Amino acid sequence: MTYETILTETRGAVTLITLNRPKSLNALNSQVLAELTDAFAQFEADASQRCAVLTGSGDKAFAAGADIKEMSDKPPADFYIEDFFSGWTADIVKKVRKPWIAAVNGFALGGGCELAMMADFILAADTAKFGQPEIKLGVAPGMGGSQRLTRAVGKSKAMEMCLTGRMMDAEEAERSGLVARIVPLADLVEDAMKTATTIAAMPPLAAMMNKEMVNTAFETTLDQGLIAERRMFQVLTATEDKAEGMAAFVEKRAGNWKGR
Ligand SMILES: CCCCCCCCCCCCC/C=C/C(=O)SCCNC(=O)CCNC(=O)[C@H](O)C(C)(C)COP(=O)(O)OP(=O)(O)OC[C@H]1O[C@@H](n2cnc3c(N)ncnc32)[C@H](O)[C@@H]1OP(=O)(O)O
Repeated sequence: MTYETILTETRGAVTLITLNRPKSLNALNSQVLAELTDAFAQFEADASQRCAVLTGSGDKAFAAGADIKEMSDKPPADFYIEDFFSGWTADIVKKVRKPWIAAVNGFALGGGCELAMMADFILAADTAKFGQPEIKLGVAPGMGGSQRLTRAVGKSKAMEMCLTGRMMDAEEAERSGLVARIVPLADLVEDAMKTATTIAAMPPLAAMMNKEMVNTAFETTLDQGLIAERRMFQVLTATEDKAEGMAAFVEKRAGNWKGR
């Protein structure tokens, strides 16, 4: 599939998706949303693909936010009538059950930070900068920024960032728990692809369920999460991959996963 605003390629069981609007620092417009949604749907439907990486073209930006020029022209009522931005959560966060990584190669601002936070985890270039500067435009995050950032880094830091519009660099982002690891920019995509390849080699059912469980912790109470986790573990013990995984350990060999 060829797109205009994103690039896609597969390397073994890993899909690499690159936001590709370098002239506007990979700003997210309606076309990006449509093409990204389609690319993730293709990834989800392709049984040969087990993990994905999303990054930005160029060395300056992952995505510098929603496309301000497109937003400034849009009739206000249309945002509500069309329930604008709902597609991001419905089509990307909820429908993509396989693991995917955001490799943040530069500015991740506004919708760009929100998109990165939809990933299962973030690997940040040492040059990356994160922020929710929407207040400076007279608006606010609209794609989960105030919710996911607060859960990731805590109320005080999230509140300061949303109210001042300031950015935080990769060091602060890692220190605050927003990103899993910092990688030199030059090595970012290769590190992300290597990490994704490791995940792609894991039992696929267990990978999806581990993803679901960590997300459950992000979205519910401890008590409900512990029950859900216990049930998920019990379900996994009935799978062929559990039998294969434990046999492979005992026989000192690699597992041959069936995904069942
Ligand atoms: C109708 C909406 C359609 C959207 C559909 C999908 C939307 C998905 C996301 C929805 C999220 C919901 C709510 C979120 C809202 C936002 O994200 S609001 C935007 C938040 N981001 C910002 O405020 C950052 C804006 N950019 C900057 O502050 C600076 O560009 C920079 C990142 C600090 C870099 O500065 P500098 O190095 O000086 O480069 P510039 O010259 O400023 O930029 C280079 C060119 O890129 C263009 N550009 C940069 N950011 C955007 C942007 N967000 N939208 C559109 N274009 C952008 C910039 O205009 C330059 O282009 P030219 O002027 O043509 O050279």
